[in-house]
Amino acid sequence: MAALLLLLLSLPLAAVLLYHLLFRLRFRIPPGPFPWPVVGNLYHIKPVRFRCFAEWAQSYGPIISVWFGSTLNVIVSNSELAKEVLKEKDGQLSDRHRSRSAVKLSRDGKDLIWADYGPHYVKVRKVCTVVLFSPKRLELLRPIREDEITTMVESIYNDCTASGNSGKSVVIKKYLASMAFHNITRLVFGKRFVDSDGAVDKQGQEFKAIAINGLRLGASLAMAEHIPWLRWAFPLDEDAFTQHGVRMERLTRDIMNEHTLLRQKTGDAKQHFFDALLTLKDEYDLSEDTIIALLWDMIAAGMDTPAISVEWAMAELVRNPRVQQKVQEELDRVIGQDRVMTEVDIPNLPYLQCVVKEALRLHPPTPLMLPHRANSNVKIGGYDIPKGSNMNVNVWAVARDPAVWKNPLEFRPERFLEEDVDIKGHDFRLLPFGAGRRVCPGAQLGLDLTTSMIGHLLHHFSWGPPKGMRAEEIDLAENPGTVTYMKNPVEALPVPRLAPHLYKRVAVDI
Ligand code: HEM
Repeated sequence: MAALLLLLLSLPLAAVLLYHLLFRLRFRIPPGPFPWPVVGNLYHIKPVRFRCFAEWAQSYGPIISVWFGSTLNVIVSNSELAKEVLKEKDGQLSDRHRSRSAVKLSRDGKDLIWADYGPHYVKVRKVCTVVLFSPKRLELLRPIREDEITTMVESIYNDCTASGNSGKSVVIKKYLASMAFHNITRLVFGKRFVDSDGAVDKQGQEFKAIAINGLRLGASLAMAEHIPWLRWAFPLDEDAFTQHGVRMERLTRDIMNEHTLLRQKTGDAKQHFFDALLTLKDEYDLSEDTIIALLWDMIAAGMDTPAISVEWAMAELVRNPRVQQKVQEELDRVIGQDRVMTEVDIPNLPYLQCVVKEALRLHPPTPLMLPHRANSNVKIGGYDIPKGSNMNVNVWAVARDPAVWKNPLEFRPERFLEEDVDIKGHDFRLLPFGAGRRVCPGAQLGLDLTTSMIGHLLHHFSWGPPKGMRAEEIDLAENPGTVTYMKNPVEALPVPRLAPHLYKRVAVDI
């Protein structure tokens, strides 16, 4: 009896081993740490994945295999391989892997982020490029960004000049998060979710709750996802996903009805994404499901990324007073001390632009980008990448590679004055926005926002470390996750440097 039981138990294990043996004989996959049956390398991976993969690349080379359960993930870590993945073999590597939660949250790829490369993707991507992120629309929406950035500056000023607060440091993230929330909701929905007291109103609170719940659901079951035949033991909480979908749809439809009523009353459409998509619904044959999914994609991908980039940049600027002072000298020379900056000034602020590039080089908010999936067998770096494998570019490691960057760990924006390096996907040494077919469609908006926020923060204030701390003690550790927040949000001491009347919000109602 015992022997029979043993035989029955060993059969699945033998099947797994045989499958792996045949797989290895058929494909010459990239090297990597030894994978255990069933779990693969899941238990070897350290929480901050891009650092762990970069360490492994030191031992196994710039292209490695990492098994998440039974799914093969290939990670490349140098600029030549990044170019092969994102340019030369882009056509075979532009699908997405959708976990069960991503299937639910994206209505099975009816959006942009989770859609495979195909007719639907091409259509919605065109809507993004031609309609949502056209230079004309970004310019028409500029006043919203400037309103929200000046609101942030006013709020920091009020806090640091309030009685009893002199010499007290602030947590920069608090102001950035508020700016990011109001900016994205106005850009996407055309609404500032505040009540008459200036607090976030009921709809805004519902919006925030949905965004947080989406993140929670997206992260759920992450481990079980990688071992398909074990999924029966970890069923999806279908009710939670259904409820989440209902809440998203209810909030979006309420706002949709408000827009329709307003358009009927005033006769004209506004510039924000919601009205733009509603106006072009028929021309581009967009279903309501797709419109709703696209709007929430923009929020998921575009709310925090610029704010995170600014937080990392500010941490580096507090650690590097020389660089901070040099930006301020440029701001004073170009803008002076009698007015506030606007995005129109950015082309005249080359050093500020270098600071943004340097911050995104050292601290890309999505260090492994989003994983791509192979739609057919493909060769990268001479190795086989079987159809269905996931492909990551470790843009964090590429941007710190001593083979292509001099003193890569040094925060030295001047490197970009010495050599003008493109940051939007044309130079494979610097890829914070990715490159190729799936390059970030919001890259220009992200850059405008990041540059403008840093410019305002440095023009209006000098930033030092909190009392009792030395600049070099500012902690640059990362939090684990697809999007890399600072582990310890940076605290700094702001000292106003302009006349008090320049700290007022520049409000617009569009
Ligand atoms: C500093 C700011 C930003 C950075 C560093 C950034 C970076 C990225 C990266 C690395 C990707 C993945 C590319 C790939 O899979 O190959 C991505 C995708 C995406 N980003 Fe951004 N992003 C930023 C801001 C924004 C903003 C402001 C928006 C919109 C409001 C946005 C919308 C998107 C969307 C919709 C995608 C999915 C594209 C696709 O799957 O085809 N991003 N972004």
